[in-house]
Amino acid sequence: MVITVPATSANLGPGFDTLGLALNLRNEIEIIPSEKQEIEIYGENADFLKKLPRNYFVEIFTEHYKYLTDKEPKFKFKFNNKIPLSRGLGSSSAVIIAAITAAYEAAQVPYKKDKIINLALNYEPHPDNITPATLGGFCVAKLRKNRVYFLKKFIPTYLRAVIVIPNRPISTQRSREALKKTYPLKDVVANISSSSMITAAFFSEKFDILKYIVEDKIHQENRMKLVPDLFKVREIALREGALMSTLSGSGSTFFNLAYKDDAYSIYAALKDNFKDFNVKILNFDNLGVKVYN
Ligand SMILES: Nc1ncnc2c1ncn2[C@@H]1O[C@H](COP(=O)(O)OP(=O)(O)OP(=O)(O)O)[C@@H](O)[C@H]1O
Ligand SMILES: N[C@@H](CCO)C(=O)O
Repeated sequence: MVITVPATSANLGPGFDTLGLALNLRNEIEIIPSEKQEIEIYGENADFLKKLPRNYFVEIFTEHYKYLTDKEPKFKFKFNNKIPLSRGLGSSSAVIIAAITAAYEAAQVPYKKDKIINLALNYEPHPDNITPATLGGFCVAKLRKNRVYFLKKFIPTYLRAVIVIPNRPISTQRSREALKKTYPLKDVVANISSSSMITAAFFSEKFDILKYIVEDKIHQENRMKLVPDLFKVREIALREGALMSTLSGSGSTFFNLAYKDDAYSIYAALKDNFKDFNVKILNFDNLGVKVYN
């Protein structure tokens, strides 16, 4: 069995813990029945992951597989990771969603994707990465009484993501702990109106308005100070025609939304100005976690 799961860009600026979308940059996990458990890891951060005392995917997979079958799992796991860790591209969410999905598939227990999302809450208490990682597309998700309510919209193929991945990690957990506990009413209203407009723009496919309305008063500026070059990334991307330019999740990646025809000039300007950052043009993903038997 092979499971693949997309990277995700959460928050989209003002949509803190609420808005997120999926990118066509996937981790792939092959799971083969085997008397002896084996783990092979290739791709992004492979050396770091191999040295960890436990593998997060195998840990979550085992927990759910044993619950569903009352048996010890006997599998070989082969990871081919394309999503970098601690760069705000939803690496840990991708692992959580893929591991729970794989456990249900291996146990041959029927499931719906919303069950996977709600089970994932036990590992990640905000729904803005786990929802698009499961469903794909642009997602708006609300957590209420420990249940996720969500809506998904297909992202049109005439859009592209131009992402800038600095060579500096930002831990989601640590950067969340650094956020202010209270905000002035005017800042709260700025975020509500901005994230509502982003949601409406994606659902109505009226993307031009994004150039004028995206602002965040809750988390971005503080997090961007950890990688000051990001202020210049945003300035250059918007100058070159990006529709919106926001921190991806908790960072350090910056997410730029563009029309397909504008993507290359934005990419070239960013590549030219940030030679030691990884700049990529990506399609969007509209499928989420996928299983191939
Ligand atoms: N592909 C993976 N395979 C195994 N374990 C992983 C993988 N990605 C993440 N993890 C585990 O999750 C931990 C947290 O990962 P990471 O720092 O990427 O999470 P994050 O900061 O929540 O997310 P993001 O990647 O969006 O910044 C890692 O230290 C590792 O233990
Ligand atoms: N909403 C989360 C997203 C993390 O990818 C945060 O900003 O901490």
